[in-house]
Amino acid sequence: MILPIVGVGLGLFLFFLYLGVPVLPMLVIVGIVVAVWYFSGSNLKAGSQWKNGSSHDQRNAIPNIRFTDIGGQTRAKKELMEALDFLIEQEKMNEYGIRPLKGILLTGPPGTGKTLMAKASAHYSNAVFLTASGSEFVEMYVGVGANRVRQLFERARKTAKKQKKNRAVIFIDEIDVIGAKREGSQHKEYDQTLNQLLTEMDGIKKSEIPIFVIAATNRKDLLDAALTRPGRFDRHIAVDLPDKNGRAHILSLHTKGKPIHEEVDLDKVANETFGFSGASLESLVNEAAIYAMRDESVYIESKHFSQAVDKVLMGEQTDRTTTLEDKTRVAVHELGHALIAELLEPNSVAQVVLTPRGQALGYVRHHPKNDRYLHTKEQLENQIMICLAGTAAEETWFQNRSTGAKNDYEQAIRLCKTMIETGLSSLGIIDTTLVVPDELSKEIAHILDALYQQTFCLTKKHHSFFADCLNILLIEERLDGDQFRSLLAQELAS
Ligand SMILES: Nc1ncnc2c1ncn2[C@@H]1O[C@H](COP(=O)(O)OP(=O)(O)OP(=O)(O)O)[C@@H](O)[C@H]1O
Ligand SMILES: [Zn+2]
Repeated sequence: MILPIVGVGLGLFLFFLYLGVPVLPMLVIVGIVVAVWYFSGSNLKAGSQWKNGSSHDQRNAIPNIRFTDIGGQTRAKKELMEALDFLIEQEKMNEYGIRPLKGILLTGPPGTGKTLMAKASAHYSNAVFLTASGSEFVEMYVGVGANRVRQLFERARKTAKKQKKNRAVIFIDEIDVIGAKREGSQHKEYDQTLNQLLTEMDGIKKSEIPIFVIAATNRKDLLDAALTRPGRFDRHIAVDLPDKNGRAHILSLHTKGKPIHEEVDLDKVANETFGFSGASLESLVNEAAIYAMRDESVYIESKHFSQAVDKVLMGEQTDRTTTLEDKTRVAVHELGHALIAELLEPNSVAQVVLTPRGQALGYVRHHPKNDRYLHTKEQLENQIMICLAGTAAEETWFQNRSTGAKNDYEQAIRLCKTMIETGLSSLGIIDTTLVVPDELSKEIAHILDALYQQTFCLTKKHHSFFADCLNILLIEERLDGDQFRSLLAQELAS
């Protein structure tokens, strides 16, 4: 990149010298010309991926990702394939006079497979694939972003012709960077870039190479209406976090070809990973394989998956050493959470762990029986009691509390707010924006006090149970859900 700049600068310098222009103005002119040329877009580093050359050809090749390589997302894949069928069967659409689809917007949290979907779309429709990110169009210099958009579409047409394909898919990730709503007098540059994108999309039907634009965002709420109105990105497909079946499917795809032990139950792993995205599941399988390698184990076993879930959820194990006193307190606190969880929601405890990980000194891992999207008042109250149970156990065992329950309280307060906002508190159905903060905090305190009393009574009743578990937990640093349940069954029978 630097050689052509020096070449151009030197050439201009000699040319002006020949014309007899004085040295100082000449240097200024040469500087400006070189700067404009450098930033004009056609020679930009970020833009170079759309220029000719082997690396870009590689990038524009038809991706080797199929819809069958994407786990879960059944509805999103179906909707996308239907839209692509429109693109493929253009003649049929013309017969019916159907307006061609130009753009699809994929929305959803990070790591759910939006990029994979775009790649699979190009494969499915046998189209060349070009990719760009919204942030690549943002430049300090007005006009550069718009120029890059123009080049991107031009490149798509040229590449399709060169590779003898009759269509192209352009994927623009982070579309919200250029397509966000304008407020006040925001930078003109963004407007020019967005306008250029809309102009190119409007011009798609005239071009002999159909171009299908797929954009992705995690923030659909930010997008300008100009972008989402009919004729632009008028099909919106939600690519959400996978449900349990989706997670099991993604796990099965990512474990293919890996030495998984036959006792590993991927359905169980799927059950324990509520809220994981496809990307976290991919990372989970990778971490499990690393644990197996560290153990010099021939197979990746259940325990490696278990350790990997902990790592993805809680962070890397830390070397923090704790005093026996602190360790005992953490053990009692976690046993409190586990006891109340198991009493209120049987079979929900997956593990009680006493190894420091991330910020936590110990933790209880729960597994939801089913993915839950709606909650009753009773379920929310149970959750709050489980949060408060750590403190209740400390009060029962040590007759005092520690500072270790900050996160528990934050979570309990969040749950109280949910109860209030959803009309499940004693305030009834209310508009929370109209309630004075004092009244809200009184209601939160009221819910917490009542539920704390109930939790405390339960932990006190099973006082002796802590002693049984403590001995094992302090030595083994880990109590499996089934082991915990059998100890609890003995306690309840006595
Ligand atoms: N549904 C899925 N099936 C299989 N693998 C998946 C799935 N979703 C995500 N992954 C894994 O996660 C990685 C990242 O996914 P991808 O880049 O498609 O997510 P994204 O939604 O585009 O994320 P972002 O919004 O952060 O750009 C993939 O390369 C793949 O390994
Ligand atoms: Zn706690």
